[in-house]
Amino acid sequence: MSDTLKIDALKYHAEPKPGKLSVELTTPAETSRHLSLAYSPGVAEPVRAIAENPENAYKYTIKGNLVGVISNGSAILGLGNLGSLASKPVMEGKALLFKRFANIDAIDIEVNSSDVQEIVRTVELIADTFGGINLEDIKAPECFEIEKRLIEKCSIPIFHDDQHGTAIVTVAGMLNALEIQGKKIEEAKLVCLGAGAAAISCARLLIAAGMKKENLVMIDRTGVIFNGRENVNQYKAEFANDVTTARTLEDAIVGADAFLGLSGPNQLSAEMLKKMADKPVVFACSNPDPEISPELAAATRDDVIMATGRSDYPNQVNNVLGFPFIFRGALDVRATAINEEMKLAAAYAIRDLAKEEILPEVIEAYGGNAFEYGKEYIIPKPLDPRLLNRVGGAVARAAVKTGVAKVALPECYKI
Ligand SMILES: NC(=O)C1=CN([C@@H]2O[C@H](COP(=O)(O)OP(=O)(O)OC[C@H]3O[C@@H](n4cnc5c(N)ncnc54)[C@H](OP(=O)(O)O)[C@@H]3O)[C@@H](O)[C@H]2O)C=CC1
Ligand SMILES: CC(=O)C(=O)O
Ligand SMILES: [Mg+2]
Repeated sequence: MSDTLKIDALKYHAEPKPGKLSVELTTPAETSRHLSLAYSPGVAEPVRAIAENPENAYKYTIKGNLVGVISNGSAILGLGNLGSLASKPVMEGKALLFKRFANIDAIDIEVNSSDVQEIVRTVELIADTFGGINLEDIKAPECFEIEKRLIEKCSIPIFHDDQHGTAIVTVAGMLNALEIQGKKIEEAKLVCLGAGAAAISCARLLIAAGMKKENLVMIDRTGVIFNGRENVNQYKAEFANDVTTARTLEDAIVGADAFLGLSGPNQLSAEMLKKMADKPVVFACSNPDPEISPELAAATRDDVIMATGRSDYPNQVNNVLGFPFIFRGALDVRATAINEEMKLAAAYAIRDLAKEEILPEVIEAYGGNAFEYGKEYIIPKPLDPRLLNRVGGAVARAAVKTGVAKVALPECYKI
């Protein structure tokens, strides 16, 4: 990151007021009559209505459009375990994105604990406040257990964004990138660097979208994951590869069609990139610093499709393209969960939108130079206003179809 960007980023967070969010009123509070309605005595009426039927909370409170963005700061972007308070700018950032892209009110909650039981209990006790919960930047393997237990305990969508948001967007981008390179997902060989929250979920969804498990080699800090290796937890074991004899990234990358980085900065060297198959796909998704810089990748070979998690390069493969719109669809049908069908529907909606004509306002927002579906544009831009209805609609329809919606499909999503 340049020094100017660092300085500007601090200034952006400090001014005009510290942070990126505030609370606004939606009803008038100017007269004694207003106060009698908003507070005592009037407020007693919605209280009674909700006590009688909890579903009335959706009618009389903000619940149905409110998402809790919850983190313990144990895996903040690719910066590691820097604690709950340090995660606050990212969580406020997620709330900003929820509001900006999907008009969802979101509030960040930082939980100062690394204990699974304690985090589950904390979230469980406050879950009624929200229409949905977005878990964020909680490291593997704890994140898997936390999410699983909360799904069992809560009747609102619980969605660990680093797992599922990332997986949905990665599948969308990977399907398009492979297609542009003239490759099929069913035949593509992929090396996944990282075996944490994002990597495990991406691997699962890539397989659900057609990738062969035996064509996927997953690598953690120890090396390639295979059966019988030391230090392999149950989640990594799901992706143990016994076909490959490779034991390091350097070996595994030879002839690979695709690289998916969900690990940390500067792990893929130019030498390694040179050893990939013709027309490779490189998703270096670690934030803020990718596994290989786009500059180095472009200087190394000209047949590569390159994506990062960042906003300042082409092809941003980042869960920002997913979570606001996925929650929009889920909240609009009062879904009780975000299931596999909803995730795949979201991925396919994002994939398909990239192939449509690009709106002039999107071109304008990204500097004014026209672009089209191809190597430098494999996935829609987050500022594409069509994402809201396309992804939200796909998710809502899948929720209705799979029986997890509590209310009927809104007119705006009918096709
Ligand atoms: N673009 C996007 O939308 C997203 C990007 N990410 C990025 O993915 C990365 C991981 O995030 P997340 O899954 O949430 O974190 P986790 O802490 O759950 O997982 C991190 C994983 O990365 C592995 N890892 C770290 N350094 C290396 C290395 N040098 N070589 C091999 N493996 C390594 C760890 O290995 P081990 O298991 O051995 O410790 C672990 O498996 C971050 O950089 C994050 O920014 C995450 C979510 C979304
Ligand atoms: C984008 C994101 O969620 C991450 O890097 O953790
Ligand atoms: Mg994250």
